[in-house]
Amino acid sequence: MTAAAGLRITDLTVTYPGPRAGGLVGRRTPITAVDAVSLEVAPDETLALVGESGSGKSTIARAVVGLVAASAGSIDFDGASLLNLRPRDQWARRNIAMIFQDPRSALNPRLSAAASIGEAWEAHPDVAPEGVRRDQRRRRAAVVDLLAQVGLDPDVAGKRPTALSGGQCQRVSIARALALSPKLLICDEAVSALDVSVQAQVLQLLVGVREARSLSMLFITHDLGVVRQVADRVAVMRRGELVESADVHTLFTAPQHDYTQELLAAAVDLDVRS
Ligand SMILES: Nc1ncnc2c1ncn2[C@@H]1O[C@H](COP(=O)(O)OP(=O)(O)OP(=O)(O)O)[C@@H](O)[C@H]1O
Repeated sequence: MTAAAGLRITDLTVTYPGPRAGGLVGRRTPITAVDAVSLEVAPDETLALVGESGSGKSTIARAVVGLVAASAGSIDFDGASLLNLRPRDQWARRNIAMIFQDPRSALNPRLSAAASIGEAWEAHPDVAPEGVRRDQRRRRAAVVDLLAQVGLDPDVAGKRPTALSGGQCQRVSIARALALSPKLLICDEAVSALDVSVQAQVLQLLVGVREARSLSMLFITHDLGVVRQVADRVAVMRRGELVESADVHTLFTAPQHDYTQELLAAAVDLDVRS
């Protein structure tokens, strides 16, 4: 492992245009969603990103995968910058896969599970498993193998999202994310839209997959109970800023920042009430 391995975000700032003040012709008031945030996710490590709604967690994830532009700062993976990539250098991001909150809208409703999983192989033929683009038998075998890794039967391969449950759709999304053998998995509230009974199973799957493949994971959640189960370290966001980061045990037993203490107290209240 080199010092530069894993994900390194330095002084990242992301600004959205914001709404126009005074109708269609008014000036836009920019919203600084992420304000000079620095954090790292080491190889084989899970960092949980927590904080209230609107604190900038998803924006960080979106900046890492290139869905929003950084206004300032840097994002590096294994020592290579992920910012300002030319189209032909987008492959640098293939080491990073993201799993979204709502699996139904993340999957193309017109595509079967097999087609969704195989899409990445068309986009990145250089890293697709041997033969899957030309040999239908190999392609089918690779899809079935990925489905098995996420606990789904082979017959799911031919089904579209509408024929699958929310939990099954999320498992297909995870299989698709694994298709290019990424090194970093970003999970943005990946279990919070699922039925409570299914949440634990999908969480267990993510933890198992992470361990089996020695992946790094950036795990965005508002659920501190989930943090305890998955994370090695925790970073706490508030209003676009990072207020505290620590290993899980330290954060839960000796939170330093007032806001972290409030978050923990609120979570305890919820536990008591439920
Ligand atoms: N596309 C956008 N255009 C303008 N503002 C946005 C956009 N996306 C997010 N924001 C704003 O940026 C801020 C951070 O949002 P973000 O979704 O990153 O927070 P979050 O911590 O992930 O919240 P949540 O847990 O609710 O998803 C919020 O004020 C939000 O309203």
